[in-house]
Amino acid sequence: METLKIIDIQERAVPIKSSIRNAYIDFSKMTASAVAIVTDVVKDGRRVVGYGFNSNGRYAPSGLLRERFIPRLLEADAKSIVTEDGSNFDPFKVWDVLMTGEKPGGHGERSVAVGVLDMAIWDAVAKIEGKPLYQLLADRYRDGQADDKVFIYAAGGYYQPGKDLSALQDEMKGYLDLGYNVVKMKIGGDSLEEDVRRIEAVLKVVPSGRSLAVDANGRFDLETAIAYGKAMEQYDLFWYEEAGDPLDFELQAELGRHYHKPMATGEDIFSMQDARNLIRYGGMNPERDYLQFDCALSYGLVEYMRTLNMLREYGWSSRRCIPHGGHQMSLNIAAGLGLGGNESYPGVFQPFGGFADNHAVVDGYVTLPDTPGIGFEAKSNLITLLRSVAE
Ligand SMILES: O=C([O-])CC(=O)C(=O)O
Ligand SMILES: [Mg+2]
Repeated sequence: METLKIIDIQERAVPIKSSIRNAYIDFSKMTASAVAIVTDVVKDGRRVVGYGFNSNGRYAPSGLLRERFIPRLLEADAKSIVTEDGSNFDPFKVWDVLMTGEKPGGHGERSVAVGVLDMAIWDAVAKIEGKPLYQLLADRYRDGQADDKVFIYAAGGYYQPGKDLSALQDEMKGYLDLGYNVVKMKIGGDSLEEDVRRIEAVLKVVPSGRSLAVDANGRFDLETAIAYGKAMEQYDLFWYEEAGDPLDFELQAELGRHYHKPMATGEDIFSMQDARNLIRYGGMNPERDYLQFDCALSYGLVEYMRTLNMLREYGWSSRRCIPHGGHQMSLNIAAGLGLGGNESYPGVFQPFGGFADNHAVVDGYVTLPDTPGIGFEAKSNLITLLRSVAE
């Protein structure tokens, strides 16, 4: 059999800018890298192209991709990146090629560049097998048993010019009308008093505190994190997210001694090693808390599987993972590997946010299409953009 080959890789930085603001940044200049890995495989009369992109929050890593990671993959010997029998690409071998010459630690934003290419490789691998990625993952790692639906929550509630309490309430009511049971809003971008007013306004329009998560985007020092925790404990919220700096594990652990309700963090932790430090030193509770590692920012699914293995060793269930990023890649991982759910951005970060067309949210859950690959072809605004990158 002829060894299958990558014949081209294209990258483009795409704007996903908007007027929204969290406690740390505004999104007026936000971009994402979209990549297309063009293979020499033809399936059903169409060339197999794998697509990938990074989640919001980190800018397009175009320089890293163009100067280091794409050339490394294009220069690799074809046999070094395929399975034993040569019938498909091997994402683990691709990962080793990408990371050749890279020292451990630091991580920086190379983890984003690798995450983008890893997504595109998994898309191609599942297309070549002719299966949706969630089914491929379930077949390989879970005796074929994929979840038939995934819990998702609606993330929004940003600070925005001219947005008053009633606009915030209308936004949240809109998410409930779309079929979501849990919504998320930003905190930490205003005073504690004003944020309490915002939270109480939202609590008037959602069924209970368990229907609302809040996200501080790492803004608080310990004292402020505890003050917010004390003010919010009575609401019994779904979770209190990223209170302090994502790498300040002692802050997280100390906060857990004052705030006794569910907490979440991990979207800005970019490697298995850093995730392990959170688990070792962050005082997170495996019965109560949630982990939000996002493969598209943190070396891809190959690394995410290492993180899931690490979690198992430390007594954490994969069901405690609800990734950040609101993209179809993590949705496939959630269904295929049995995570607890996934983020969703019904209103922001288009066209990357959101899932397949014609798969409405029902009672807080969404189903996945049976399109081969990650399912981008079933999301019309996204596939239009991705195809334009390949051309
Ligand atoms: O505002 C952001 O950077 C996005 C975010 O934290 C989230 O979706 O949890
Ligand atoms: Mg967040």
